[in-house]
Amino acid sequence: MSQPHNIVVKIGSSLVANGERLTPRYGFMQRLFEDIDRLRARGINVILCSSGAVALGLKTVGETPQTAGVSDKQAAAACGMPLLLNAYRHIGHEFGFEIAQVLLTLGDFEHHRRFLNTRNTVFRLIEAGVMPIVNENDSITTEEIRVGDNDRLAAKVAQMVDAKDFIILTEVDGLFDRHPDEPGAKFISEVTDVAPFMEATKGKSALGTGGMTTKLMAANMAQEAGCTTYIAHGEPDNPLTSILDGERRCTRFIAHDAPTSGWERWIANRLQRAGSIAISNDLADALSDRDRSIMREDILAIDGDFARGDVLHIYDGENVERARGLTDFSSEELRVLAVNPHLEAEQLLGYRTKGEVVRAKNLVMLESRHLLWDSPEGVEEQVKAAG
Ligand SMILES: Nc1ncnc2c1ncn2[C@@H]1O[C@H](COP(=O)(O)OP(=O)(O)O)[C@@H](O)[C@H]1O
Ligand SMILES: N[C@@H](CCC(=O)OP(=O)(O)O)C(=O)O
Repeated sequence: MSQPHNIVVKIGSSLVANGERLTPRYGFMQRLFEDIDRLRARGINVILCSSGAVALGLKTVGETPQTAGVSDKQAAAACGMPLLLNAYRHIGHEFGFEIAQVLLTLGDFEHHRRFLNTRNTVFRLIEAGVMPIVNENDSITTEEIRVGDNDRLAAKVAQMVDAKDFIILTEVDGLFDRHPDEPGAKFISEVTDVAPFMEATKGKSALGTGGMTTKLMAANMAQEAGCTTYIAHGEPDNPLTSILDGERRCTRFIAHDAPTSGWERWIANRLQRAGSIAISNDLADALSDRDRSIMREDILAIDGDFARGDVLHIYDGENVERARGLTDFSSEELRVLAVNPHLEAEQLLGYRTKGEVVRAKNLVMLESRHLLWDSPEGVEEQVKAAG
């Protein structure tokens, strides 16, 4: 059986909400759904990730984008979410299909079991011909447990459903080599490696959250998952098919080849760092042969409070991130093992273990075009002290 063709479409707030009146932009939604209907007729499953709940709910709580604080936005999201979904539902009915709401938070992506559970729900909706509309559950999320922007949230959904294409619709034509309002800004039509452009992405629109920075991070995650990503303006007619059919200007991010397994993609693409360890450069080089686990005696530094089963960011002796992997020990256990190198692990922890911190099958080496995370100060200091 051939692979289903899934695409994830992310819609920015300024497309669904009028910037001054903070009311729904029905005309845009209509044009979008007309085009989604075209894609559905081609046998393509669309998963929508729509922002706009906060913007549409601000008036109800007596706030504006300029005055609203965190709790105002959380309350606004609760007011705006039904307005947004109701608008989509009515328009969906005009085209003869149903929509469903899927509200997620960070843990639904970062914990593997919850990730798989969410995936099953999304697949079941698609099977029933219902279009999932995903958003973050802003009303209940605090800083520590939120993704914080729908660009990366949508990229995780793209990875989750093995999307072939990921389209980010916004209020600019795509990526420029500097802020588009700056004189001489040059349009970038194709990107393989996002890293050189990260510096050129400061600023965002009045209703936007993450600006171009989170869009590039999102594009990189999707590229890593073997998914072609597009950033484009949302206003033109046929906003989606015109991109997929190559008929208009947009920035295309080429999918990296040889997509890894779902398990490896889940390990490699993180929204939050649970913890970090450092190992020697020699070991980091040797890990590439895929059979080598990281043992307790290999650890040069430990940072963060993490639990068994969390994904660690793994740095070499020069503080360059080289790999990510699932830990078999909590940070507390690992620190006990580290300060008592001459005692058996069983004696220290009370259970039998081979002392494998990250097993080879739970380890993913990162390529240089993967967006690497800077090493936390805690790791740098410990490596410096050790060396
Ligand atoms: N290098 C860049 N290229 C394009 N846009 C950029 C760049 N740097 C910053 N931006 C800003 O990013 C904005 C889009 O992000 P954002 O406001 O978050 O939109 P959305 O609400 O659609 O997510 C653009 O309006 C633009 O002002
Ligand atoms: N979850 C929020 C949107 C967060 C967000 O990323 O906004 P945007 O940058 O406009 O895509 C909402 O529904 O208002």
